[in-house]
Amino acid sequence: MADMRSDIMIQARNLTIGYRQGRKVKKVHTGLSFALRQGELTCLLGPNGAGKSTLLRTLGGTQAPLTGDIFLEGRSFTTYTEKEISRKIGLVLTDRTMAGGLTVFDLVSLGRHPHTGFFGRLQKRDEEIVYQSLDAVGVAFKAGSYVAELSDGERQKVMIAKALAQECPLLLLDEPTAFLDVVSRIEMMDLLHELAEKKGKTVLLSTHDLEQALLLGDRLWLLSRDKGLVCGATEDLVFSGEINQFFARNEIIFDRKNGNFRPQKREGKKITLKAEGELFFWTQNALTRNGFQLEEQATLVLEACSPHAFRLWENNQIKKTFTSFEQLIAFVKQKELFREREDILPEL
Ligand SMILES: Nc1ncnc2c1ncn2[C@@H]1O[C@H](COP(=O)(O)OP(=O)(O)OP(=O)(O)O)[C@@H](O)[C@H]1O
Repeated sequence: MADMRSDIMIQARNLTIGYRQGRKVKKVHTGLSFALRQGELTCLLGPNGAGKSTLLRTLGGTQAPLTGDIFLEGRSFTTYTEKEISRKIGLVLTDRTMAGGLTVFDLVSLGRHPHTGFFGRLQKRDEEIVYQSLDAVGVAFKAGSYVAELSDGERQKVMIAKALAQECPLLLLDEPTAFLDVVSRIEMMDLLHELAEKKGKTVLLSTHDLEQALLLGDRLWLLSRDKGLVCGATEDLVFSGEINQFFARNEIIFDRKNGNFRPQKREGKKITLKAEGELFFWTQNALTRNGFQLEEQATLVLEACSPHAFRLWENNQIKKTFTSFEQLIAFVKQKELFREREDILPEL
């Protein structure tokens, strides 16, 4: 039975998703249970082939589940008409659009059809919404261009604008930031989070961008072939160790303090780093990249006072000073010397 909690937008219990190929059935996942709440941005993460697109298409109603039912606002999916679904769910998939011959404005206008009817004329209000949607994703200046003439990133933004113009309470997006440049990626995630937070929309998107997901995802869904679906509030998954287990490989570890992954160098020269805040972060970055391992009480101590003042101590004596990261890195790059003569520092 569906959970009747009013803030649950979409819910499934014991869902099997996959493909029917003639008589054969290819199950991608079985026993999936989850709920998406209103006003939250959920990020779906998982390796290639994990089943993210399959799950999004199933939730979007373009692919039927193999078994199990989905409840949309407490009502079984199977009782909805196509038109009703198009008013509830804005679905943005990664498939290349076939709409190359349409202008951007016309394509985004299609997003209004659930409200106007397919042959329905756009009213002034609809046109405003189309422009607002284009503006929200930063491509209003392309309104008159043909879709075929857009760059990959511009086309992606336009497809998202179409879903925004649809004005649905639930947005499902398959890798919406895949083609976007760094700044656009952050802007897009921020926009989607704002839609959830300020307009109460429910947003589920798949992404390979863990950094953005950790920053802006209220909830993470970790999907893998062997473990199925693990759901939780982002920070809970960080502290439970799920994030680490999910992504970590032998030589890659999740650095909980900084929220990122880094290669783990096991046999590095040990060094104690004395620094504060961002200086600590970036000095650590330079040291670990160059094969050092940070330790509390090493004989070698690097004191970072500013990005222009570093002191390297050994046995309580200053051995070397540096006035830039470049100098520091040039020195520590001689790690072969460090290794061969464990007790002696190289002279520059
Ligand atoms: N049309 C299809 N028919 C049969 N199997 C398919 C079809 N589409 C995808 N699959 C299979 O379903 C599995 C999950 O694919 P899916 O595209 O959902 O993964 P994904 O997590 O979105 O991957 P990616 O990160 O690479 O986009 C894969 O094994 C894939 O081969």
